[in-house]
This record gives sequence, structure tokens and C-alpha cells, in this order.
Amino acid sequence: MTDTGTDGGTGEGAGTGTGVDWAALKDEAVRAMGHAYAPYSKFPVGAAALVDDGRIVSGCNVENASYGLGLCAECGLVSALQATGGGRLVAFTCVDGHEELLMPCGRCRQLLYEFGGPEMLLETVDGPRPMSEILPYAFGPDDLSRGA
Ligand SMILES: O=c1ccn([C@H]2C[C@H](O)[C@@H](CO)O2)c(=O)[nH]1
Repeated sequence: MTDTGTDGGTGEGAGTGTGVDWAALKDEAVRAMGHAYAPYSKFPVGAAALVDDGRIVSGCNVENASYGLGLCAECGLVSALQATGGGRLVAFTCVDGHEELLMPCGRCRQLLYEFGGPEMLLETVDGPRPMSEILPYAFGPDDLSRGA
């Protein structure tokens, strides 16, 4: 069932019942987006995620004069995750320059899957959805251990 209820003062907003403060995550994604370096696409992106120890990590896109070398916001986020102690991603959101929800590109879905697995919740226009729905039939670390 899609959960679009109000937060009843809990600060959870849409997605109540997930135990995630989605509004706080969005605030952090918007803050990060404000630091984006996107002079070529003019498409700033900010991403933020809740880690299983309660901290929030974020990232922004960083482009390059050699266009193909640009880094998505999610790249910065997973780098920040590792650089600040690691852990598992529990919930994720991403915004564009209009502060509207943005779905991660294909490559970034794979990046997020590495650190959040199939259960990580990702905010969509239809509410929070598990990564298993966003990257179905995913390739991941388990496949490597099976093949080794
Ligand atoms: O999930 C995404 C999709 C796009 N971008 C960035 C890459 C590029 O800098 C700009 C336009 O594609 O948006 C991200 O940061 N994350």
C-alpha cells in the first residue's frame, strides 16, 4: 500500500511508518545540491542518505571540462559514507536544482546497491520504495562470492 499519510508531528512526512525523517534527508540533499559544480550541464544535483548508525551523508555532482569524467552526486555520497566510517545505507533521497525528487541514474543505482542492498529505501514520487524495486534482478556482492 502506498503510504502518503501526514506525519502527525513526527517529522517523518510522506513515508510515515518507515521510521525515516524524510524531510531532514531532503533538507540535507538540498543543502548539498547548493554546492554542486555543474557548469556544463547546469543541472545541479544533491543526494542524502541515512546510515544505519544514524548519521546522514550527502553528496553533490562535480563535473569536469572532460565531460565524461563528471561525478554524480551519488558518487560523492558513497565516498562520504566510507570516508566517515562506513556503514549501511538505510534510506536515500535525491533532488535536482528545483528541489524536486530525482531518480538516480543506472550507474548510481548500482553504486547505492553496493552499500544499501535490496532493502534500502529510496524516495520516489510514489513514496519510499525498496531498492529491490528500483534495481530489480540486481547484480551485487553476493554474485561474486557465489562465483569465487
Ligand atoms: O542520478 C544522477 C543523475 C544525474 N546526475 C548529474 C550528472 C551530471 O552532472 C548532471 C546531468 O546529467 O546530473 C547526478 O548527479 N545524479
